[in-house]
Amino acid sequence: MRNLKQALANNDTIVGTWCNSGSPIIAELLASCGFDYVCVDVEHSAVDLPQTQQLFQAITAGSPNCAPMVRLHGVDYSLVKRYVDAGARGVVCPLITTKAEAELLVSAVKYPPHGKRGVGFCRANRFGLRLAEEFVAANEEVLIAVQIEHIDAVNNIDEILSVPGVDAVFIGPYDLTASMGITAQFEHPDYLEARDRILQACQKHKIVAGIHVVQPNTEELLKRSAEGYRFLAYSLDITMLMHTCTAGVAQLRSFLAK
Ligand SMILES: C[C@H](O)CC(=O)C(=O)O
Repeated sequence: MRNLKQALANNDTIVGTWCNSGSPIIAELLASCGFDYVCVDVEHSAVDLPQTQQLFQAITAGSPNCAPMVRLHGVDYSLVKRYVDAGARGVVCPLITTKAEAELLVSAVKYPPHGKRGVGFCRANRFGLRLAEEFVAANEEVLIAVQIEHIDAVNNIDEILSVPGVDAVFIGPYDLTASMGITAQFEHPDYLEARDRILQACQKHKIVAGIHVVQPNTEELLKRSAEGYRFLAYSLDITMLMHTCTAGVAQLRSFLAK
């Protein structure tokens, strides 16, 4: 199984994509494309926990070198552990704006002594067969990313990144710009300044910086990589499909109209 934290510790850049469709076939396909991870989005989709578990199975079937991740609904102690139990090797938690929220997230994901995750027989520990190994491995291997997507979070970034156990930041460009009153204006100087502040704080706290380039634009993603982001997200399944279909239909229609 791909160990994302190990890859990041080795100074590698990891690149993945997101799955919002809830389709196991799409999840398996994405995993077989060579991504380091596929992140199932349960915040902005109709995908629930049993589906997520099946999507994780599909991701691993697609490639054992692709790690299953989840973008959680939020910091809910009783729910977070169920997604990790289902097999998430990384979590992205939306809308973290305070140190207390980051602490709660870490305590929900990690077993004692670093957190308060309960021990249960589940898919992550092979239904109890690997319980002891997983108890140790999970604390080491499960990547914990806080999503920084509100200007309040940018203002509290030093406190948030001082929380032990936070491995990475993941910028949500749409929500961050929305919180600043400049929704989706990705060249706006205020957004660029906020991004700089986040990147500088990551460098100061030795936390990996990540970002989502939502449209399937490899040039844009490579620019972020050159700036120092090492946890990259290339688009999402529904957006890639929409992008390809609308472009194809437009091209066909323009020829057919001639
Ligand atoms: C596609 C994701 O929802 C990205 C995100 O969270 C954002 O705010 O941007």
